[in-house]
Amino acid sequence: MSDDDNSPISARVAKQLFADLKHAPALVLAVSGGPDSVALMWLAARWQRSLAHGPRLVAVTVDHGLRPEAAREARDVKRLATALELTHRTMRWTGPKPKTGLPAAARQARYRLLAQAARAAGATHVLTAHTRDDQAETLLMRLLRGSGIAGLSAMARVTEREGIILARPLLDVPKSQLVATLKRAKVGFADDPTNRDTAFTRPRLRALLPQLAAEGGDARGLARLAARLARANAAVEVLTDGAERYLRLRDRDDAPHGAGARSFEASAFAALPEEVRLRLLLRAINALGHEGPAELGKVETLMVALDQSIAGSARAPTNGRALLKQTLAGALISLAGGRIHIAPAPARRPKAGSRGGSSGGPKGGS
Ligand SMILES: Nc1ncnc2c1ncn2[C@@H]1O[C@H](COP(=O)(O)OP(=O)(O)OP(=O)(O)O)[C@@H](O)[C@H]1O
Repeated sequence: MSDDDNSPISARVAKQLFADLKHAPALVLAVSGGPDSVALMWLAARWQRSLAHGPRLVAVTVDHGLRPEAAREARDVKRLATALELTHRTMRWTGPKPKTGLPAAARQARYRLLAQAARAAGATHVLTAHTRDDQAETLLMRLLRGSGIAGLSAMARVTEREGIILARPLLDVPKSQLVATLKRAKVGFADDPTNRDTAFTRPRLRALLPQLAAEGGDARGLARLAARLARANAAVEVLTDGAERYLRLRDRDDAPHGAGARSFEASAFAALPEEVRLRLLLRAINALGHEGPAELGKVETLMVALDQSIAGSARAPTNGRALLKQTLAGALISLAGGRIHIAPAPARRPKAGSRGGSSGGPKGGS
């Protein structure tokens, strides 16, 4: 990547950015109409024209039904897509809109609709136009929330969602280069005022970035930190894989390993590093629970309770009695007979008439 952050992206550099995608049958380009994604569409179209047998490109715009201008912006994207000889499709979010957590709900709906469009088009990938600046903002947001290493790794270049690969080919590219690319190509784009709406966290943090850059913490440095943490995170994931295998091997054949449950020998589990223990619990709870991903802080609290109970059981015999039994994110975690068991939690009882329902904080521990 050029060190000049205001230079347009050359065809040669674009070829490198999209190199991994050239054998895909079709690609969906997620194009909102803003500068980043319009540049993605323009760059991808130029790249595809340079290939003898490149992937089919389908530009998709999601109209969230939240701003009156959105329909016109989608039509503008369609016009440009047509001029670039690309297919274009507008997907509409028609579901009910929540009063709180609107950006998260809109994002979830958007990815669902993009995956749907990809399946319909026979595309293996959805490409978004996340830039280095977006990466820096994501890191900052998560830093302020106190995320762990996994969260601070920010956005991955490639992830999978609902069987579709989500790729971010512009993740190392500064936004200023995309704007310069469009300027050189004389291509216009939409301005979304929500991006500056300080009612939302991300625009407030975005406004802080120039001050941080003046102190030496620019987007390049923040994105580099995210990449370094992603590297560390990948290493810890490999250690966790190893720990999972080690616990399974110790169990040989005599451990209760139903398909719908996981169980670890408590003393072997307790001897593992804290970060690995935490990830083992997170993996099991997320795989078996039915209430979405568990919050890191809650799993940390659970682990403290487990550690205390395991230490307690080593001091006094328990006669197979459950030392801990608690639900988290729709999973039931218990400690009994020297083993930690994780299984799907039983369905919640209706509120009326239910005493001491099954969800929430620690239930036992004594
Ligand atoms: N309405 C939309 N239609 C199609 N693609 C979109 C739309 N909005 C965003 N995108 C895609 O997602 C990318 C990121 O957009 P933006 O930064 O606004 O998302 P976000 O709300 O911060 O969520 P996230 O970063 O998690 O995707 C855009 O560059 C574009 O590729």
